[in-house]
Amino acid sequence: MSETETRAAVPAPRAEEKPLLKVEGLVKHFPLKKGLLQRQVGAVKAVDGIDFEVRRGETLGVVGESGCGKSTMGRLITRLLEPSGGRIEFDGQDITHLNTSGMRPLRRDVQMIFQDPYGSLNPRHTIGTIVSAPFKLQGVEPEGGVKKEVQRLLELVGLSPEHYNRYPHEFSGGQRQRIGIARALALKPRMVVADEPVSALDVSIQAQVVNLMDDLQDELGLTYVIIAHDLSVVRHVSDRIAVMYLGKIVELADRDALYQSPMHPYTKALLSAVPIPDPRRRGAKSERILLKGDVPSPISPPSGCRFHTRCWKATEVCRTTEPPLAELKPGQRVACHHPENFDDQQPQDVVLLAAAKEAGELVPDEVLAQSAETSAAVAAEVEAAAGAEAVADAELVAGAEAVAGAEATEKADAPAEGPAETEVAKETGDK
Ligand SMILES: Nc1ncnc2c1ncn2[C@@H]1O[C@H](COP(=O)(O)OP(=O)(O)OP(=O)(O)O)[C@@H](O)[C@H]1O
Repeated sequence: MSETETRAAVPAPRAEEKPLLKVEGLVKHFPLKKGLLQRQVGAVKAVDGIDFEVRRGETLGVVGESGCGKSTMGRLITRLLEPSGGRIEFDGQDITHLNTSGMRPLRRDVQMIFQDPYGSLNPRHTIGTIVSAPFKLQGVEPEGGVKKEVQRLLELVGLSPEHYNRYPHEFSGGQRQRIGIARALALKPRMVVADEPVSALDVSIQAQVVNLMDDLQDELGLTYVIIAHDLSVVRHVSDRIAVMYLGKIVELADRDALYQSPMHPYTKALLSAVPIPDPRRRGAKSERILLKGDVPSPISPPSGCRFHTRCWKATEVCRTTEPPLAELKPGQRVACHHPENFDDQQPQDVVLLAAAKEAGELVPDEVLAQSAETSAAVAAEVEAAAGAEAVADAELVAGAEAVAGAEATEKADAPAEGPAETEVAKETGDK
């Protein structure tokens, strides 16, 4: 299907209620400075042009591997960080560059729950002091007084009001996260951004905290943005899920659509990494895709589609042209030239890149042969190779034709990895 045809297939936007949060072209580049004069020598492109909306009362899950910019995105939309570009609108108001006083009312409406329940609570303060801090900061006097309200909040999150005078060290990780939640809810926010809220907790406790957040959402009509590094946590609570890769959103879809028919190969790889309790999808267990290597450095992300250096479907167009985040199915947006479960967007471009050849080796033959979910491009390769069991071979053969040239360009193109990241951390000392 041509690009024009693809666009034509996209239905007109539905006339829905205005979103609570609207993000357009959001960018955060952390400058990379060197030497005595601290000259800027580059930038960490942590968030590099993302668009999404958060609807009222929904939970938007944001997933992606470590370093892909999720936390930075969370801190941008809560305006704990100043964006380098783009626009953030909260309830119709442009909050992109609001100053401290302009932000004051927003601080009540938007709260954040942090990952580390140990580090985020001041060990020298009592629980009462911690949970009542937002009232003091905002100069708010709740009905019945601060102490009574804090005790109500403690009860709301499943703790005892008697915990008021205790200290954080007297609590378990799960209880501390409940305290963090109570603090976040103190000012009756409308939106809560939770950055890996349960990943520091034991698995048995994770479910309790997730359920608590779910119950509180129903009770208080909250809107959530929940950030997680894999899909196992967000799958149970999200209405929609945004998948991030190297500072970009690569897929954004309703939860069920994303689980049942992921369209971006990266989403598929993330999904294949989580155990599947759903018996209907148990057969899909064999589709385990192991992504090779780490996420490339956000200082010099790969050209074209940023995922092309790790994608088993990558062709020349992926290296040269960045795919737009297009709504290929109603409510499902994906940035991929060769999406899964949909018509290939660049069917003429079939010669695999060298990187794809390597990644392809990790996908078992029988998966490609049996799976009705593989893309039209791979299916064409299968037919050409005359035999389902030869799928991987066919890929290798097709790839081999172009390997000599492509490999050379690939390598020249490959971004600096690991060490560059370490350098950034040292440079900024901020993470
Ligand atoms: N203050 C900063 N200065 C410089 N670089 C930063 C800063 N904060 C984040 N980064 C870099 O931006 C990139 C994205 O980081 P971010 O924490 O947003 O990713 P993440 O997906 O949330 O990862 P994690 O799950 O590990 O926190 C990383 O390369 C990180 O090193």
